[in-house]
Amino acid sequence: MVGVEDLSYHRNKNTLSPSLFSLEESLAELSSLVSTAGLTPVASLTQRLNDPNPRTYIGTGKVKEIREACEAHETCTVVFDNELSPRQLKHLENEFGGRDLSSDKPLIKVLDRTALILDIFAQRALTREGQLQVQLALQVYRAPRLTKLWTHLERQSGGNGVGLRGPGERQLEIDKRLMRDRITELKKEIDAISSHRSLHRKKRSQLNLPVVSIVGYTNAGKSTLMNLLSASSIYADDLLFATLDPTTRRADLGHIQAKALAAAPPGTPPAAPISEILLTDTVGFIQKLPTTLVAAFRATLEEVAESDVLVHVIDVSSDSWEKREQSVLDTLEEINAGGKPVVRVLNKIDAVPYTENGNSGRLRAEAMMLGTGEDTVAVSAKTGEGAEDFVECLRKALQGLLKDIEVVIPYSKGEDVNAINEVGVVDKVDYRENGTYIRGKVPPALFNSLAKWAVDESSS
Ligand SMILES: Nc1nc2c(ncn2[C@@H]2O[C@H](COP(=O)(O)OP(=O)(O)OP(=O)(O)O)[C@@H](O)[C@H]2O)c(=O)[nH]1
Ligand SMILES: [Mg+2]
Repeated sequence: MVGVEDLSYHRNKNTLSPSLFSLEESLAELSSLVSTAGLTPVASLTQRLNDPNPRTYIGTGKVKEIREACEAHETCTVVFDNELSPRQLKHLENEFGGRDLSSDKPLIKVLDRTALILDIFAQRALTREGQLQVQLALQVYRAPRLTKLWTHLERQSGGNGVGLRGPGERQLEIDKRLMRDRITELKKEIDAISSHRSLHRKKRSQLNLPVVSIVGYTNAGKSTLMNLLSASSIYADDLLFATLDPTTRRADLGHIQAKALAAAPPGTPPAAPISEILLTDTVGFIQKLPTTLVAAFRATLEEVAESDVLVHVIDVSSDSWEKREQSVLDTLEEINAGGKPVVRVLNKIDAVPYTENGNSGRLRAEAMMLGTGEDTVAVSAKTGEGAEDFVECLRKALQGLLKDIEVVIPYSKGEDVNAINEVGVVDKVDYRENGTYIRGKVPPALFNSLAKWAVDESSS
């Protein structure tokens, strides 16, 4: 594994921004990615560069060092934590191990970070849509890399005069067209599945339940939290990108609230009941993931975009948790989901190391929350600790979304009255000649469907 810090941004601040993460943090993450992809990391090398070499990205001394490390470890793959141009990939492969004479395949394969992530995605995608999305992401990744692959033929053609197209150029055009066709085809197929899903969502919205999506950095514990809250059994594992396809479950959090009430000191007034919710588990985010690839995960993006509240799960047992949190917030911003109400969940408090003065993980997480406001809770999705606090925090966030209504609902539309009772808060009820008068608060979706019965008696 090779990590390179490009220091040229110090000279040219406008063109490149430094990464949030240190070289070492980023390499540690690359090591997890490598393991997740099924490879065994054997060595890691770093370089801080003032001027990346256009041919090999790293300096010639480092190239030699890596070649020697490959020989010593009998390695067959070198993974770069940075994005490399196709030309750099090819030169590096030639430098490290050369090519097999019969197949022309490199003896030592060089991958960059994005290619590695795509490889993991390809291994993990289980649904048809997930697989199509990965293929689309692969094409999007390859498209700009196509141009340079045929330049060696270009040079052979000799002369670049008008009308004298070299074989390289022709082949490039054919390849570009094939790729465009494939991208169009994939998008069409994904569109078809997506419109099916949007129909499904429409049906779902008739339930008038608040929609909550669990988002966060990869491996933060999103699926584990989902399983805890909805008593489901989604695949959760100590892998990056264990989840690729979003899953939605109807979750009744009332039982967690009831548990809190039973444990509370006598005389504690019961909290207002939390309604049932629709809870979605989504694909995790990671730093340095090009937005074009994030965009390929449309199912996740659509779910996030249509949520009323986001639950942001943060693994506080990681030393990089703050940077990861920032990286997720940046990604949410990029996909235009930045303005939604967020419940911050500081997860894995059971795994936070004991601090020197003997405080438990729970205390440390609480200390981290000082001054962060009401929207943050500390939990362990694994042990269930803090689940009640989480439910209370989510209830408050959902309550903040409720809109005031004042309606008279005809007696023939009893289902609308039931809907208000189920998911809203009722302040006043009156039985009138023309129907049931209700004043109260309801979630935005129900508010819209009740608009036709609205009356305004606030002035009287
Ligand atoms: N100790 C501890 N481990 C946890 C906790 N929550 C989750 N984990 C572990 O962390 C790992 C990742 O959990 P997941 O729920 O798969 O994480 P995720 O955010 O869904 O990950 P991706 O789908 O890969 O993005 C698993 O090994 C979990 O058992 C927790 O509260 N405490
Ligand atoms: Mg998951």
